[in-house]
Amino acid sequence: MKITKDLYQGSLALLTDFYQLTMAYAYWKSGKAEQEAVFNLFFRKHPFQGGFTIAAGLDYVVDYCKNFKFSQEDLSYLATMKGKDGKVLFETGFLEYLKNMKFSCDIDAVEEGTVVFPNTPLVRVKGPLIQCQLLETPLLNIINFQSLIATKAARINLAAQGEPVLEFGLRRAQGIDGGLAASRAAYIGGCTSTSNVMAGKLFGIPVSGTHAHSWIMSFETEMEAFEAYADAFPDQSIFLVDTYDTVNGIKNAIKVGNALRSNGKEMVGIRIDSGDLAYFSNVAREMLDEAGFPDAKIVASNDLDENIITSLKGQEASINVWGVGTKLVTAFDQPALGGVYKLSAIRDEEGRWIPKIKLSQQSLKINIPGVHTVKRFFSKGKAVADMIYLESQELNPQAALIIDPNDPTRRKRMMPAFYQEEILLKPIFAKGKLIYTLPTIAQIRDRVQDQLGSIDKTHKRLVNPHLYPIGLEENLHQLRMELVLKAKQVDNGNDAEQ
Ligand SMILES: Nc1ncnc2c1ncn2[C@@H]1O[C@H](COP(=O)(O)OP(=O)(O)OP(=O)(O)O)[C@@H](O)[C@H]1O
Ligand SMILES: O=P(O)(O)OC[C@H]1O[C@H](OP(=O)(O)OP(=O)(O)O)[C@H](O)[C@@H]1O
Ligand SMILES: O=C(O)c1cccnc1
Repeated sequence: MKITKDLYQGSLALLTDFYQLTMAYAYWKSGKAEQEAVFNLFFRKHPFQGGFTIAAGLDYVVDYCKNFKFSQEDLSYLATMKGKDGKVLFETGFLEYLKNMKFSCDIDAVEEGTVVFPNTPLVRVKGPLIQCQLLETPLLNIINFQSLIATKAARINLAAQGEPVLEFGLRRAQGIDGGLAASRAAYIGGCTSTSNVMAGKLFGIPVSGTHAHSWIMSFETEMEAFEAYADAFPDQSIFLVDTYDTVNGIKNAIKVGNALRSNGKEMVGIRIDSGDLAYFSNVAREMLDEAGFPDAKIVASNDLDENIITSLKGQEASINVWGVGTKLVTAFDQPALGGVYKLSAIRDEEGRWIPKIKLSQQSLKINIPGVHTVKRFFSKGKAVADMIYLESQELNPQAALIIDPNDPTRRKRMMPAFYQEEILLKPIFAKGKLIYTLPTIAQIRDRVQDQLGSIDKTHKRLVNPHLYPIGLEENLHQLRMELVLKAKQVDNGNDAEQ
């Protein structure tokens, strides 16, 4: 495998779970491939025990769907697959069907950078059952990871209280695309720049960095190393001061800073990468101020995350720039967002939508049936609640009642006259045609900040946040309850017969 040349071979159609393909074959074989269905992508719990999630990855989803096509190489590979009996697994008629398959779904999705809450659809796919099914794994792969990292980045940036956060994660990221997607999502979530040069090139993210201990160690003395760096980058020098002795390193940085100044240049600052970051940043601040460098930045790095940054802020550390790698790009304390993709309705032969329910021992896991969408209510510009409702439902214009899907005793009456509303699911594809203008990455990043500004600060608290109200419109709640009870009766009946 030559990763530089052979990795994707121009097609991602096989980047899926095997069972999607066996189901696709069986849908085709049983004549159900073209039956219309609706699937929803949602998650059940915020990551990091937080109070909000940032939706990210839609740009990748759009690209994936636009290019949703099995290549000749993909089909040739599928043709070699054998069943337990040693016979070919997929008939040639099916491979021919895949070859001619054209993406034709409707996709509605929340825009990238939107603040989202549990159980509300982030992406809704409506179209031929076989296509909806085949999209499950790639859509989850894309949205789960980028939303997770964008959320982590937003938390880290909230902790940094507006100070720049530089993303340094590539070396510890989850592989090659993990690293690229993480840099993209980290920037969306609020980071100022990435150290990942390829992400800079591919996504138009600002790239920045300092230098490593190896630079210092390659010289006889730290002083020589600083001087040589200043010579190479007289306008962009940030000196890493902790290779040998941090206080001495700060003294050397000041000396080189003075030399730069005598040439009409200014050092940008220093970086501290070990030891007590509160203590050394305060020592550095005092020394830099005394030496006449009050504007020199103090960059800190070393296994930082939102909790350590919050602690350092509490200790009044004099850090103005935060370099964050491993714990950001790996979402260290929660390495996956548990997004799921569930069938919620299927069209019968008469063209009626039949809502579908999946029972679970855990009521938390019972899905929301029907062709539904989600509306956000705002009061004085602040988001106050999200309502999931059946798209075909006539809503009571006076007052809509929303009911928590996990606890029906939690209810809230929305008086639309007093609120502004926004339907969060936006049309992205109609019958396979892209009808949405993709925003730039900078617009998505700005959107995250606007969105975070639209929710109450109690939901943004990093620890024990206040729960944002989301609920099912009462008719949808009713439908769900009826379907659950009906499905349970069927189950009981079956049990009784056994
Ligand atoms: N004042 C502080 N308050 C809270 N956490 C801190 C403080 N100073 C440093 N830390 C964090 O404590 C951890 C220290 O880790 P570690 O013991 O590996 O660092 P170190 O030994 O100083 O440096 P290294 O081993 O990387 O050279 C890091 O996660 C760092 O961000
Ligand atoms: O700590 P992170 O948040 O991942 O940030 C990136 C780290 O990468 C570099 O360290 P390096 O790879 O040289 O290893 P180190 O941890 O031993 O310093 C840098 O000096 C940071 O400490
Ligand atoms: O530019 C830096 O300082 C940097 C880049 C990657 C990892 N650690 C630090």
